[in-house]
Amino acid sequence: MINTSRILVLGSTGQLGSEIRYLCSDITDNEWIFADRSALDLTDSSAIDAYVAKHAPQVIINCAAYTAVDNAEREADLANQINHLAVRALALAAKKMGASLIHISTDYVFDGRHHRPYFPDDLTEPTGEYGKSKLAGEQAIVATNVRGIIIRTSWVYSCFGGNFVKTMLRLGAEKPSLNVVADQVGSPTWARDLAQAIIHITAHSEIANKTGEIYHYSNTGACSWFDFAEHIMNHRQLSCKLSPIRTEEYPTPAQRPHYSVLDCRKICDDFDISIPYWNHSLAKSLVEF
Ligand SMILES: NC(=O)C1=CN([C@@H]2O[C@H](COP(=O)(O)OP(=O)(O)OC[C@H]3O[C@@H](n4cnc5c(N)ncnc54)[C@H](OP(=O)(O)O)[C@@H]3O)[C@@H](O)[C@H]2O)C=CC1
Ligand SMILES: Cc1cn([C@H]2C[C@H](O)[C@@H](COP(=O)(O)OP(=O)(O)O[C@H]3O[C@@H](C)C(=O)[C@@H](O)[C@H]3O)O2)c(=O)[nH]c1=O
Repeated sequence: MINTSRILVLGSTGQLGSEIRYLCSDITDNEWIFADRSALDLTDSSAIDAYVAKHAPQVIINCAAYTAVDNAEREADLANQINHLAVRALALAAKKMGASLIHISTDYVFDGRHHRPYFPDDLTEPTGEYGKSKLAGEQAIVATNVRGIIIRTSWVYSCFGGNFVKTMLRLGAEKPSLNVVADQVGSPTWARDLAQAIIHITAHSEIANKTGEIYHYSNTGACSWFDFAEHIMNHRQLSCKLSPIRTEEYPTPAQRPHYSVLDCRKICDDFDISIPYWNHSLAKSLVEF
């Protein structure tokens, strides 16, 4: 283990950024800088270099992103600015300062045609603008050769921010019945678990040996959005009747992968991490919603 002293977290008001802030309030041996949009607006790439130089962090954790999957279809330029161009500027700034960059990406870089979990080096083929912009961000990091890693995750939820769990709890309390897509399969991930893993990685000596390496982190196990919704309702004993439907029956602007389960063994092996099962984490998390 190494001692990291100054850690800059971007996207501090989002789900993951908020969970990191929540967890690290106890960790006093590091200096944490939490940047929100008012401190650094990522639509202004030229501000990034100066901000990073001013704070001179040893580690940067980039939790900021454009995450509105459907809106990205009509705001592709904005998604590209935040998820790609700003990430390139951030990687260059980190490299200049000798900082390690821990960047978060998504299962939506895959097209979902697989029938087995995706490895980090599997072929990427995003089906929507959000996934394309996130992939471009990954590629920009790799091209700069900055120290650090990219962690792809999936189906993230938390009591902080908006997510599928909150939507289901709201609709489940309001409506007698609901249709939910049953032919898209992935792994729900409690942002608290991922935040814990990231904090662990910032202090792990291996981080200093990596440049642009890609890892996967999701809670273990897999389910469809319909299964996920059913478990959310059951944990909360909501009586809303759920019906499984096919993707075509729930038309959305963005096409989502039918299967995006991630193989997470590499992050467990390289950083001595064990990952909780998705439904155990869901049960734990729901106490806070
Ligand atoms: N949510 C999910 O299901 C998944 C997320 N991911 C990835 O994980 C990471 C964290 O996601 P999550 O915490 O859920 O995301 P959220 O949408 O909860 O948070 C995104 C954060 O980015 C910030 N942000 C957006 N635009 C700008 C901008 N122009 N300038 C500065 N900050 C900005 C937001 O600020 P503000 O509050 O001001 O809008 C917010 O703090 C992202 O990289 C995402 O792509 C990967 C897989 C699944
Ligand atoms: C609200 C609702 C959604 N759905 C479907 C639509 C969609 O196929 C699926 C999930 O919908 P959402 O829009 O909540 O989730 P979505 O925005 O697609 O979530 C994604 O976010 C980005 C940021 C990621 O990186 C991904 O890993 C993933 O978590 O559920 C229903 O079938 N019934 C419903 O009532």
